Amino acid sequence: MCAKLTLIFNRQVAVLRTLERLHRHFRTCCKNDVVMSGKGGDGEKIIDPALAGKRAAARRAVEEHIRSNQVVGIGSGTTIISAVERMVELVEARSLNNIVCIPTSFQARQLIIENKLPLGTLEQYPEVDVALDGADEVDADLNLIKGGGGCLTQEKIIASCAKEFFVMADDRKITDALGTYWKKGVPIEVVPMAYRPVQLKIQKHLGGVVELRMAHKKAGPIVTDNGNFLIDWCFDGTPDWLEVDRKLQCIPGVLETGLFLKMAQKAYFGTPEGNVTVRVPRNT
Ligand SMILES: O=C(CO)[C@H](O)[C@H](O)COP(=O)(O)O
Repeated sequence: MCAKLTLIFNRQVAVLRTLERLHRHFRTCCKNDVVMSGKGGDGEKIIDPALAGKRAAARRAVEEHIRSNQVVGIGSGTTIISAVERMVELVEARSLNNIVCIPTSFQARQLIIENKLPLGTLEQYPEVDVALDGADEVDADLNLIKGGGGCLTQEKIIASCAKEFFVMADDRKITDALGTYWKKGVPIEVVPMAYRPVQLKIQKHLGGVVELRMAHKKAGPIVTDNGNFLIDWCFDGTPDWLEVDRKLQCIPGVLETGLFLKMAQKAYFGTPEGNVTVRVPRNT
């Protein structure tokens, strides 16, 4: 009887240990969904090569540009998560202090709060020292397409208030001409009641195809942090971006475009191996 009980007890202990191991493994995978094949800049294993590149670029941008006593614009998307992670490391190591973070979206705000970084607003700090953000595509003049994550308007406002604006991305996103890599079109935020006429006007005057961006886990369109709709304009050819942006901005109902032209001072591109190249606009 006693031997039988010991056997049952030992089996239960073994099952518990296995469960504990599985739980630990699962937690590590979740925590490090960035940390998967290749190297993330500090020797960790990283599964997704693009995420490894983003992480390396973000860490480098923070190390080169974020200093104590600065007001820092925090972009949106996945790349900024690694930038915030590096900022937290520097704060914990006491190499960075007295910063204020201005979010470009609900997601960025949550990221700042969860990481216990000081949160501020443009109302309190209308002048931003440095803004960091990701991009969907970057050309050789550091013109950007942004807004794949739907946060372009606040991102552009904060970048425009920053003395310096730095972009971080994985190296697939640098191309000679916008639209080569990012095939989903230029995101444009529109006032909901105007989306249909705006869509038709763009197609008529600028060509291409304009789609209303639909939600996946909700019926109907995506609604931005500002309560608006997004349309994505798949354009033809290689337009004169400054002229195109001017025309788009003139259409009543257009709030902002995802064309960030001549705004970035420097861009950091990371490779899956964790190497980073730094670019400045071609004609500077
Ligand atoms: O503009 C954005 C969100 O509106 C993002 O910065 C852009 O989509 C890049 O995202 P990620 O860092 O996830 O690659």
